[in-house]
Amino acid sequence: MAEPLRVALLGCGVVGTEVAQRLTTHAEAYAERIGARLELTGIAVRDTDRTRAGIDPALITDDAEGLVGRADIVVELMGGIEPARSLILKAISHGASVVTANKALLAEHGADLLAAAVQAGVRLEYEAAVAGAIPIVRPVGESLAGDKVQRILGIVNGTTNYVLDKMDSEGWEFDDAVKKAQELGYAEADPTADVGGHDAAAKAAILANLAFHTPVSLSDVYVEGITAVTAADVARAKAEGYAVKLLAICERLEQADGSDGVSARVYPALVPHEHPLASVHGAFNAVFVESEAAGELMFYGQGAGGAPTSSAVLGDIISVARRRVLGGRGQSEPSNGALPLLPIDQIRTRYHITLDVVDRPGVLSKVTEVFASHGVSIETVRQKLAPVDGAGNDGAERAELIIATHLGAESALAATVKSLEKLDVVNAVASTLRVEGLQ
Ligand SMILES: NC(=O)C1=CN([C@@H]2O[C@H](COP(=O)(O)OP(=O)(O)OC[C@H]3O[C@@H](n4cnc5c(N)ncnc54)[C@H](O)[C@@H]3O)[C@@H](O)[C@H]2O)C=CC1
Ligand SMILES: N[C@@H](CC=O)C(=O)O
Ligand code: NA
Repeated sequence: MAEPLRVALLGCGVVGTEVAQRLTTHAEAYAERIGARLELTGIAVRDTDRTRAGIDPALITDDAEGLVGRADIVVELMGGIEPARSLILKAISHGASVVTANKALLAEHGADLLAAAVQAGVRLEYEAAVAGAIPIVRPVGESLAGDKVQRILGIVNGTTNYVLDKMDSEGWEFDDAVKKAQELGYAEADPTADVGGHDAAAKAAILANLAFHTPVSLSDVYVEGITAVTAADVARAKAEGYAVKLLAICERLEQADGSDGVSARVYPALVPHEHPLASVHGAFNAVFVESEAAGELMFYGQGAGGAPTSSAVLGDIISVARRRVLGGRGQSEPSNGALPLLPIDQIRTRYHITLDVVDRPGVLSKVTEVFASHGVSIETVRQKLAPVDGAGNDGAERAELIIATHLGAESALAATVKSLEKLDVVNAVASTLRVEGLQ
């Protein structure tokens, strides 16, 4: 058996607690798998006075810097940008390998951190940063490295999937579902990162980097969250044969000159009930990958929560520990390709537009003229006489039009909605949702 490896844990919250407990309870098994014992030397936290069930109080410290300076492996589970970034850089400069679940940090500073790891000849692993327990970072980054990834459609945020699912299947209110997701340990310290789509956008940036070998950071990702999604949207979608899902989409797109570009984006979308992503319930995540040679692949599992996320973190710890015992090269070079990043208006998608309109002859033709003027082709139009607002309106003078478009340019679709908003016969554009996952 090789010399023990000193492990420093930064953070003892939802995920850190599970990691610390398993490092203790499974110590013998891990030692056999690695060929060296893992010695947990300390756990850095903000509040040292709190008692933590199942954690040896002697390990708790507020001296994160000191801990990092004496470690072979640093496990960063604090979250946030600083001091996580500086501590990871310090660990790397001391020759320690690093494991992190911090997608926000990786999406903003991943390139610098990976370059520092390459320089120092150490590993930086982050399987837990995308879709929690699901092995997806290694499959996309390594297993599919010889293939050509065309598209990734992912439900990569457990909180928002939980919220949308509860609204859909049990009629919960948005705020109640968010609160429950917080209690269950799915949400970020600030849940606006979840509901605003930024957590999913960070994961989209990480996946796009790996899939397209091109640097993509958080600011390159177009983001819409789920805060504008209403119970009426979810109910209407269900009646029309769709589930509303917050999707992270990474796509290789052909540009006008025939060369490839990359789009990374996050928005709530209608997914047809027949698509496998529509059956992903609760805080589960799923990542649907389409590539040239492999075809379609689906990765499914628990995307949030302490225990599931600890599985990915522990796998990374064992992987970097084995590497230290066996020797060998450190981090491989980060993405250095140069596919251009395409703005949202260059993608092609489908819209479902729900209009609250005046119910009188000639309205439909006025509405369809707007679509035609923007070169947008309509697939179906449904009209309901029921009132849109459900607030005592008898429906006599108002109707709801649900218009599904064919595939079209985002720029034309968005311009169509703007024109519809100005049309005198349109009381309101009640909802606009993109449709994804149709063949
Ligand atoms: N909770 C989840 O389901 C998942 C979380 N993650 C990521 O894992 C990381 C940790 O998440 P959670 O465990 O949920 O967070 P948490 O908020 O429950 O725990 C954070 C821990 O870090 C400590 N900490 C924070 N700032 C510190 C500082 N400046 N100095 C010392 N200690 C500090 C806190 O005292 C606490 O022990 C985050 O990057 C998060 O995005 C990733 C996948 C899933
Ligand atoms: N807040 C995140 C946690 C995992 O990454 C989520 O809800 O998915
Ligand atoms: Na993962």
